[in-house]
Amino acid sequence: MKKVDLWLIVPAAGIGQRMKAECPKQYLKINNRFILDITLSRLLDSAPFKGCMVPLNAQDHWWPDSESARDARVQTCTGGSERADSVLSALVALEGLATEDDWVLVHDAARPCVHREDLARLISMLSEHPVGGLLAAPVADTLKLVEAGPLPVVSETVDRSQLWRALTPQMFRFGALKKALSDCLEKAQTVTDESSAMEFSGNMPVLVEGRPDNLKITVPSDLALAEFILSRQ
Ligand SMILES: Nc1ccn([C@@H]2O[C@H](COP(=O)(O)OP(=O)(O)OP(=O)(O)O)[C@@H](O)[C@H]2O)c(=O)n1
Ligand SMILES: C[C@](O)(CO)[C@H](O)COP(=O)(O)O
Repeated sequence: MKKVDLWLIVPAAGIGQRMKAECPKQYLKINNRFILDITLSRLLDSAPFKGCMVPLNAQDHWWPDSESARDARVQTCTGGSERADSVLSALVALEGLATEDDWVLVHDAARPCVHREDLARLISMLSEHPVGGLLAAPVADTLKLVEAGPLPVVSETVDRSQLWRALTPQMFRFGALKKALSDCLEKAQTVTDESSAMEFSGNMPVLVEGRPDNLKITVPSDLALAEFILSRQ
């Protein structure tokens, strides 16, 4: 297989407000390991990345106690106020190291259940693609459009036949992704993932079907679910 030049960015500068925990959720523990360490080790042990950049919150004082702080493959930078700002900070930190055409995989620190087979499929399916893409899963629930009010009510049921949930990693070329994110942030265009920045730049990223158990730990009940998923892998 042709050699693929890959970099990894794992945004870990969030504060986990929805988790309502005593620390940012990436520093909660499963089997006595930081979630961030589980995520980083699963990715770094699954593919030959040229390097890994982890944007951290400027107030982060947990990092020095992580396993990853002692991993020579991992560098850190300071993240920003939104996820997109953190990812852009990491891209800027990789300037001079990554070439314009190198691939960058961006994966949420809060998704420790990512499966090595999904990662391998994403890389093999996209490594020759002109744009790149992302892991995603078809929506399995009936979706309702809400009308806000004292009690949220259904305004309509949405056709889900062409709706997928975006997961991570998301995989794009270094130069194209840095420009797309910079352009969006300059235009104050809200983007919640790398794909939407690439879409605003006129691209159509590829959707690579991934396991639906690639859970993003977001609310308190997700922690036990993630622990169960990891125990089964
Ligand atoms: N300014 C930010 C916000 C989020 N993230 C990271 O992006 C990932 C997905 O974001 P999310 O699940 O929203 O995490 P939080 O922003 O921490 O959660 P919340 O919205 O509940 O505060 C997480 O790994 C988080 O650490 C980041 O690097 N920089
Ligand atoms: C990137 C992402 O995980 C794809 O679904 C999602 O957009 C992150 O959103 P969040 O609000 O930052 O958790």
